[in-house]
Amino acid sequence: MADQDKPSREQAEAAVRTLLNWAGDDPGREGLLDTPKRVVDAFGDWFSGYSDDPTEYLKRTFEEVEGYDEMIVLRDIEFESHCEHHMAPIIGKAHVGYLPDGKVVGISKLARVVETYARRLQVQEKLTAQIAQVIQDVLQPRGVGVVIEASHECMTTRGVHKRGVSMITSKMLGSFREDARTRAEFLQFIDVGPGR
Ligand SMILES: Nc1nc2c(ncn2[C@@H]2O[C@H](COP(=O)(O)OP(=O)(O)OP(=O)(O)O)[C@@H](O)[C@H]2O)c(=O)[nH]1
Ligand SMILES: [Zn+2]
Repeated sequence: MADQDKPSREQAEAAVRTLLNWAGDDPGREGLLDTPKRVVDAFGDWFSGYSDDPTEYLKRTFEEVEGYDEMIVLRDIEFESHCEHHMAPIIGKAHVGYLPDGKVVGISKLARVVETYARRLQVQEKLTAQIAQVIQDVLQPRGVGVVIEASHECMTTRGVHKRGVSMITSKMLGSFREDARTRAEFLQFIDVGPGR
């Protein structure tokens, strides 16, 4: 969205008052007076990923790694996101692996990439694919794998009300997609599932 189309803070707070009213409460009562301000602040936090460019995190790389060319995996990257259908939380973990081609990136940057895309409205498939694709495009490794396991509060606290359900998605690119051994090594490293 272009900046000039962005609603003002006052408009955003007024929208929250409308929703409070619609829910059946009185936005003028004392306990709710500051709620629109808090909700807009919370939106600023949950959706800060729109003003962040994930490619920036991956541009600083290191080449002095003694020719290290084996798989690098960051597993159990916890994240909170929101589904684009209901704006309900998606809470889970991402596992990211890649096979470097000369360049490696600081590991915190992989977690920052996850954070940036998570702090936007998402569907899990898109979140998974976006993380894998930006790593492939910017770092240009021999391959990338991303696996995400998450629970969707739009399924647990409303709608079908199914607790304890996890959704697992994966996106494999390059050698992770083409070479069964690479894929198997990655899946073994991250050891997804409740048993571990
Ligand atoms: N594939 C996928 N589906 C999602 C994700 N997040 C939410 N959904 C689903 O998106 C669907 C939206 O379906 P709709 O029928 O349009 O919405 P709804 O009437 O609120 O559906 P219910 O949740 O079944 O009550 C639901 O089945 C959600 O469970 C996601 O990340 N990936
Ligand atoms: Zn949803």
